[in-house]
Amino acid sequence: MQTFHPRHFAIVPAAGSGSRMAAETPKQYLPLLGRPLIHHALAVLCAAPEIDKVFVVLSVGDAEWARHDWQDLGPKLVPLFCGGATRADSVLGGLRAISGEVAQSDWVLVHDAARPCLAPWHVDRLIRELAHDEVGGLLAVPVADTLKHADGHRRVHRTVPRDSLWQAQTPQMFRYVMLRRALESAHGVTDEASAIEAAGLHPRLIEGDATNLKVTYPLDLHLAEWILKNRNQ
Ligand SMILES: Nc1ccn([C@@H]2O[C@H](COP(=O)(O)OP(=O)(O)OP(=O)(O)O)[C@@H](O)[C@H]2O)c(=O)n1
Ligand SMILES: C[C@](O)(CO)[C@H](O)COP(=O)(O)O
Repeated sequence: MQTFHPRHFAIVPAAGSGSRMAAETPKQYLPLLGRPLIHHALAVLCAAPEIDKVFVVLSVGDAEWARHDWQDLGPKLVPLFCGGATRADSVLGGLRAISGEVAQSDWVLVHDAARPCLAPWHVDRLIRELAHDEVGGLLAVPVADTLKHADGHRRVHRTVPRDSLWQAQTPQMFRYVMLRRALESAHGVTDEASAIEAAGLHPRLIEGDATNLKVTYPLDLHLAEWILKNRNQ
């Protein structure tokens, strides 16, 4: 009997404006250790032996991509100029654009361009632990701080029990057809897992670590630089 092995593809949404970063350039292109920020995660995804291709979703009018040299990342890297108004729109645009290249049951790993400290072991672990999962899942870390729910006057309304609470990271890995259908039906979701949840399914949480941070505010850029510098020593 012939066995069928699903392939793995990465989609990297990179069509955001980085409004909270308040820089002149969208944060995915800000310099980080001599490279555009997005280059770091793309390098890890392109080097992952399990991943066949890495699709970067850019905004339709992106003029910055062409100003940089991506050749060192090799032939797996494919830019798609089909970003949308929200992160979910950008991911869905990417999924639609690659429909001719992927099988319905292939895995898609969606990773934020804004998470430059992705490490090879994050990708390995996610792919290995989800290989036989029926739904798929995401990297995440258990919440470490005590959580407060605020009232309208920024006073503590109550303390939220943190047991069972996790912070979602990326990559988030689901089968192509399941993810596309879920995103086509979901509204207002901020990650892929939420779309899958809205479809009544339960993504698996794969424990990552805090180094895989999302660069959102200016301080995060310094933290990312520190992490990458110290990791490579
Ligand atoms: N319309 C959008 C919005 C966001 N993203 C991408 O989604 C990832 C996570 O989003 P976030 O950190 O919120 O990025 P921005 O939307 O750029 O930032 P901000 O919310 O501060 O404007 C980023 O890689 C961003 O480029 C996208 O592809 N398309
Ligand atoms: C997908 C995500 O990285 C999970 O933490 C995050 O939600 C994306 O950032 P956004 O600010 O919600 O767009």
